[in-house]
Amino acid sequence: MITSLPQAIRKLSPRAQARNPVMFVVYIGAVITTLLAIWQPSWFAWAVTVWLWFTVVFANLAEAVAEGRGRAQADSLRKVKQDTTARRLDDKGATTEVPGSALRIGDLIVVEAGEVIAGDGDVVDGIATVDESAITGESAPVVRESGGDRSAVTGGTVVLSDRIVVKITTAPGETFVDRMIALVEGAARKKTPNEIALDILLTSLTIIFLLAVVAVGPMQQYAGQEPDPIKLIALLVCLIPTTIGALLSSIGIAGMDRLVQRNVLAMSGRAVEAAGDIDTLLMDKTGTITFGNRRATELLGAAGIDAVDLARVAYICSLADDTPEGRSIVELCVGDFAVEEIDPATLAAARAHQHPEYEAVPFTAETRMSGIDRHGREGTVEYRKGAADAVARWVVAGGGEVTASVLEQVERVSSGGATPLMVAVRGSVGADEGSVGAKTGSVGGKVGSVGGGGGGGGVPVVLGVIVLSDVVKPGMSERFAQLRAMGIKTVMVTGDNPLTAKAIAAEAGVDDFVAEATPEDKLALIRKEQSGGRLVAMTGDGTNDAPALAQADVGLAMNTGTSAAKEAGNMVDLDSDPTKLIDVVAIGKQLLITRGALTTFSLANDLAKYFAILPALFSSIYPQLDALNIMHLHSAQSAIVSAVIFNALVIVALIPLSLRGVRYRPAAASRLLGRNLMIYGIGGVITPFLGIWLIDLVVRLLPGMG
Ligand SMILES: Nc1ncnc2c1ncn2[C@@H]1O[C@H](COP(=O)(O)OP(=O)(O)OP(=O)(O)O)[C@@H](O)[C@H]1O
Ligand SMILES: [K+]
Ligand SMILES: [Mg+2]
Repeated sequence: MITSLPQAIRKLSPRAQARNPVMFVVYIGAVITTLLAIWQPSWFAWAVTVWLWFTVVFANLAEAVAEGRGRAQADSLRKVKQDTTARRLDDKGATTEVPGSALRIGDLIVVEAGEVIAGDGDVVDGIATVDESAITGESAPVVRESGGDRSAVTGGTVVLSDRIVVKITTAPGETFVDRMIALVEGAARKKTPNEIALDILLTSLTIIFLLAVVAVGPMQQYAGQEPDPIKLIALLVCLIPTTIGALLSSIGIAGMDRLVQRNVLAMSGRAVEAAGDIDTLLMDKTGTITFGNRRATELLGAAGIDAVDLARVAYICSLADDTPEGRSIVELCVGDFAVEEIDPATLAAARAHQHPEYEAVPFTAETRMSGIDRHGREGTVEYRKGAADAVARWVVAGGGEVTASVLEQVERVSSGGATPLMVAVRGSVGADEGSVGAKTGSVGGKVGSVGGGGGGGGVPVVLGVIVLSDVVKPGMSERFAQLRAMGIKTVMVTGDNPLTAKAIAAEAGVDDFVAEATPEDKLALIRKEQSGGRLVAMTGDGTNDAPALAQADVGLAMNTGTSAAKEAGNMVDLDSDPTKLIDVVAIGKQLLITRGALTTFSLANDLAKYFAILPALFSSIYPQLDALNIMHLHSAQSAIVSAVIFNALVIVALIPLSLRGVRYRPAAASRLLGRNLMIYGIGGVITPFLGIWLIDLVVRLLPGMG
């Protein structure tokens, strides 16, 4: 607190004060009593004046201490922000060195092992391990790769191995680290709707008390006593809700800060508050509940087709597929099934969508398929792989059929929690179609005989299933059980098939799941929940999760995800742990509870101050009022000074609580409310009686206290 004092004094400017109506009244009161004390000095006048200024400074101190906690962190982040040079890639493939600050959105930069990534962006080519410890504090390197949901990189982090091409997605000055700095410093802080509502309530109370105190003067005059403006100002300050007025902003800052300590960046205080009231949590599967490095592990040929034949087709399906899944299929086919690769020039051209023969059909979350259209001499052959239901629909639409044995394979793979990709081909794969054609000749023969297709078109044929495996992150079910105890329903929403979804849902211990969901479905599901008056949190990592993340009341994006997801959400978890929402919810609840508790305390305090000050003001006129002086305070002056001192000290005493927060344990909301009303309501009534009585014992020894 001592180190934050200079900052607290600096906040004494009228402009800074005017932002807080309750404390502004105290500030104006202090200015007036100062002038009065200079004009007609007395021990009493100066005692009140000095303590009014203390009150203002203590309120500033609360905010300064809260902000100070983020400042050290901001300093270390600034070191990450040092300007680095970048190697910008032009259309011809040449690189030029430019300062990081000259990078624009859309620029491509090359980063190799040992180099610092100069700006935020998405990996568009290559795979690398990256040291993100400067931002996350986690020393283990992370994998960042193009094509999938682990593509976002953050400026200031260091590439440890390999080479990546990064497409810049944010302008200099608006990067993730810039936003983090603004956030931890509290510079980006705006009042939340809840805070504004409470502010309005406090301001109304202040106005009511102001009118009441203004009315006291004439009442005294009527009774034949000259009103003392200093006493009236002291009365006003004691009655208005200074405690909560002083601590309100530090409670909010501390909440954000607690999230930062847990490696969660909340872009708005509103999201933190919403987290405290969440009813439903939606999560995607891959990369959120599972690790997300889904890899091809097995090939299951359909009846009459052996795995090697399937591998040749799976290879062609995937040669231009830049997703991690696609690359892992190529690796499996080449590594385990010795499929011969096509020549690098053809490969590069196909991937760049520039080869006349191999036309890439990229994966989309809508079609849930990908593949190649191969334009040969005998017409076009369509190679497809994808979610079993999507490919099956494609096959049936083309007049083909999906045999029961393939469906059985799909079911078996799914029930085990893995993802089956069905592989199918339409069109004749002749032996005379060049090198790859020759390799797939044997399959072609079967396709030809089964499908009977010659030339372009023909009937699609299913060749088998690729098994994609992924692993559920450890400890999920315990954490979801905790969420259940907090009264939050967890729902997994995935683009994967219902059987895989069911298996993973059971393993992870979520309450419910929705499978085969498109991005629109995810968005619609959130809207539906919200229309029922429920607050919804969503965690996700993919570009296909972005609309849902934006719509959710709390959108927690995984740091490993794509830039689109991180942009869309209102929180980012640097540890990419979806169960972090438990902490986020607890912090949100704690914030709301703390604010409620201190408001209760602040208002309950008033009662004791009435008993201290009103007799002091009127007992010389109405001696009967002395019966109210139940604390047996020494004199009118000492009673007033003691009340003002108590009013100021209680702010300081509560700063630690406002920063730490009232403890939150999962329990029914009504029980919590009842308990807190007891503690802070009754405590708020009793404490000032004791406090003022004790302070008066000392104050009565001061000069000028009658
Ligand atoms: N490269 C790919 N080529 C073809 N099909 C794919 C590819 N990647 C995924 N799929 C299929 O598309 C489905 C949907 O994938 P997507 O990544 O969009 O899922 P999602 O909606 O993000 O859900 P989750 O991340 O929870 O799995 C996958 O379950 C899989 O069957
Ligand atoms: K007060
Ligand atoms: Mg996903």
